[in-house]
Amino acid sequence: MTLLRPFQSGLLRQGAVRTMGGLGAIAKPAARYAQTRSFVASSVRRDSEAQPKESLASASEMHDKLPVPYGPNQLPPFLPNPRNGNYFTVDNPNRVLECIRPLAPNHRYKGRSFSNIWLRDNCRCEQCVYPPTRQRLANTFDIPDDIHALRHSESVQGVHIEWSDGHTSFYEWEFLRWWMMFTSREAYNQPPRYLWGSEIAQHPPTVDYQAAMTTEAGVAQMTDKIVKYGFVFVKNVPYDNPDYTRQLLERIGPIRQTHYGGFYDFIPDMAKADTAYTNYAIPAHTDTTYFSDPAGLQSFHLLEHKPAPGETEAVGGESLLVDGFKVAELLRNFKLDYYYHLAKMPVMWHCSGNDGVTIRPYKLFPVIEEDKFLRIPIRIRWNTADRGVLPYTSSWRSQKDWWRAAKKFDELLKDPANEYKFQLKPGTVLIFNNWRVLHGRTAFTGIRRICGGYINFDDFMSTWRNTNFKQEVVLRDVIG
Ligand SMILES: C[N+](C)(C)CCCC[C@H](N)C(=O)O
Ligand SMILES: O=C(O)CCC(=O)C(=O)O
Repeated sequence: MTLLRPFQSGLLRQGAVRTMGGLGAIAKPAARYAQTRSFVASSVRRDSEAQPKESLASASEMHDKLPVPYGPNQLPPFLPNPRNGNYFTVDNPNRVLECIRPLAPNHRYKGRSFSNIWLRDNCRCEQCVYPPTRQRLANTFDIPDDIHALRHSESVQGVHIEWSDGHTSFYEWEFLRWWMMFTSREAYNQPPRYLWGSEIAQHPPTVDYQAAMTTEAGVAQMTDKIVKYGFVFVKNVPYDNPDYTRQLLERIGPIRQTHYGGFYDFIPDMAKADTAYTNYAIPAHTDTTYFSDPAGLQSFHLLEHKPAPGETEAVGGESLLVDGFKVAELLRNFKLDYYYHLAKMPVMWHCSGNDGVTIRPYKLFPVIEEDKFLRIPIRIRWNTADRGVLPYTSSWRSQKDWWRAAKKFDELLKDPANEYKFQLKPGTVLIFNNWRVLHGRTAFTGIRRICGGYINFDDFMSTWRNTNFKQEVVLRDVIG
């Protein structure tokens, strides 16, 4: 079990941000990230050491034993506490030099300056931001070009500034400190991920239907397991009526409409021009690779698998899941070039089988899309059936390089050590992150009826945030 926990981690308990033994140097991003990962890793070891000595807990058991939930936007461990010796100065009318100097006054990191316009535009007072909707009321473009601070004062909570346009603003230290160090919130709010291979079969992440339908904690757990493992099984779902499945999915977010409809309920009858509507085997793939914004979540609830008329048996249709992030990491470890061929080469994807429907994304997308700062995969696109023509780049070498890398990726996807095979059963709904987890099935006989739906990734992540974290933390993550 690879525990890949980037910057933000549940091990930095809520409100107990630990610095890294005084102050780590404010290093370059990559080094900072490596430094932080080592910090987090050591924390992981520390916490696991704190756990009673047991056999290696399975993913889901480990999940349940992990400390209190992490909070997105939890301040990085190496930032000093703003309540000790930090100060803010206005150095000249053209710039507000904000100095949250580390505790060591001679530390080489001397703070950062923000432009007055940026700071004034980010005023969050009730005149500038309408509280009921959190939308900006102030007109950014009314801010005078020569806006500057006339006076300012510090408090334990933050800094008050009187502006030359007569407006007064207040900025919390947390806000200033974060934007002193970072260029974005999301770069540091990648939730932790537990990469898995076939061993996940021992303890696949599961939640109970009743809890998911009746409590916010149930939705929190359901979405949190999808965030961490890329999928979850919801047990004990009634299957006499597909509507129970639809209602379960709508606990996470609205079901996405596509050319397949909204909530889908399908059998192998070629109702739509896609191999899913046949009884053919389908290798591991992600769905809707041809959308600029592929479906975020996908779900399957097998309602029935019965012999076709005149037949006596209904066999096959075994399901398959593969952790695309795990395989991307294996590819990178195998040959870094291969990883980057799949992360760099733009690829065409299409959906063209249905009359009047010819879908392609607004631009070509690579197989592996990664976060530019953290250098971790954010989305996998992989469907060899729906891949279009590789762009013909000037160097023929890149064509063959991409093909070699893709062939190795395909081999890794099909390595039994990376495959989780299981039989879908009525009463258990599978919900998975289609940006990470690939799915497939073996061929089958008979009539196999499955229902489910797609959910947009952003709707899913909104529900995950709002059911797992306090509102002020979520708001800081999104608008802070
Ligand atoms: C049946 N259901 C609606 C789930 C999808 C069927 C088609 C899926 C296909 N691999 C694609 O990506 O378009
Ligand atoms: O029938 C299945 O188990 C999966 C079908 C499939 O791959 C899909 O709908 O995308």
